[in-house]
Amino acid sequence: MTAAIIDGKAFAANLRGKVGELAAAFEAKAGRKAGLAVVLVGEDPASQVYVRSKGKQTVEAGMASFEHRLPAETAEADLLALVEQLNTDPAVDGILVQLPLPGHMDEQKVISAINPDKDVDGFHVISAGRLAVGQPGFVPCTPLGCLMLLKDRLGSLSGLDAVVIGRSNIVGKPMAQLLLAESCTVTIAHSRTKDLPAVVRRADIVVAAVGRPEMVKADWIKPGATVIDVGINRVPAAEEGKTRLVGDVGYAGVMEVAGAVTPVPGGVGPMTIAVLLRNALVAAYRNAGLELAADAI
Ligand SMILES: Nc1nc2c(c(=O)[nH]1)N[C@@H](CN(C=O)c1ccc(C(=O)N[C@@H](CCC(=O)O)C(=O)O)cc1)CN2
Repeated sequence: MTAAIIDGKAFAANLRGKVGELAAAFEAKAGRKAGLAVVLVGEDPASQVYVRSKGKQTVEAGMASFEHRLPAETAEADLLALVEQLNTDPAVDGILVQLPLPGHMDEQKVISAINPDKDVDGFHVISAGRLAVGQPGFVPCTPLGCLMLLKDRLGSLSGLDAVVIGRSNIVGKPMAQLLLAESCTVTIAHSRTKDLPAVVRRADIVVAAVGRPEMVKADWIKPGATVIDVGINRVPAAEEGKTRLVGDVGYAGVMEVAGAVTPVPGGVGPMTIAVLLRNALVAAYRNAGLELAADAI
């Protein structure tokens, strides 16, 4: 059996289209564009690419993009002052500080400085708490994107066994909370999990978010399972001096066993920015006191 390929790139394009329609409706009602501010500190090459894409896609969706680029040696206090300025700017509905931050900065302190009503990354401890208890708030973009792909593929997830490999605050933990809220039986596996292959083999849904190239093997997968690969690992390519992207899942082998798999690139990655735009739009409606139907997007 060859698994179906879950086309995250196409799903993300469709989601961005819906955001665009609702952004136009927002502008007509509010008399201003929904606004997203993105802050980049330093020159990390991958972060520069992501931030550029975020700005471009924000504008393409009909929203206002406010980009702030600060040098790597910026003092933490200056970054906190910028966040505070964005917190009080009525044109800014969502604030995102691109991670990772330079080593001299305390990421948690910076995230905590963002007004939770503008926390479109969903990384603030208040957003995490709201997700944990099922209150409306912002959910981190990558796990929410994974959930959208899963629901599109499987419909109801109720009663399914889900294994999330990885326990980070930005993917593993929120992913587990989202799956629990869909009534899955959820296991969070990690580097200390005993007999990881046996744990993963029980799963109807596998979400791999460990950052280890091609760690999940074909014989770990229950036949027909749905496999979501969050990993984005750059490894040496066959051609001297070149690199290629691989996920946390051994794609070719897993394709022979699973029911459906997200590719890397073109799976979860594009969903991250599409969901960010979705969150920014939801923030705009909330901040303007405008109604947005729960199932609108
Ligand atoms: N503040 C945040 N920082 C970071 C986040 C985040 O959600 N918020 N996530 C990642 C990086 N990221 C967005 O910021 C991101 C990662 C990957 C992609 C993507 O589209 N990937 C492509 C491949 C791109 C490539 O060729 O390198 C894919 O998988 O198809 C988009 C956004 C860390 N920081």
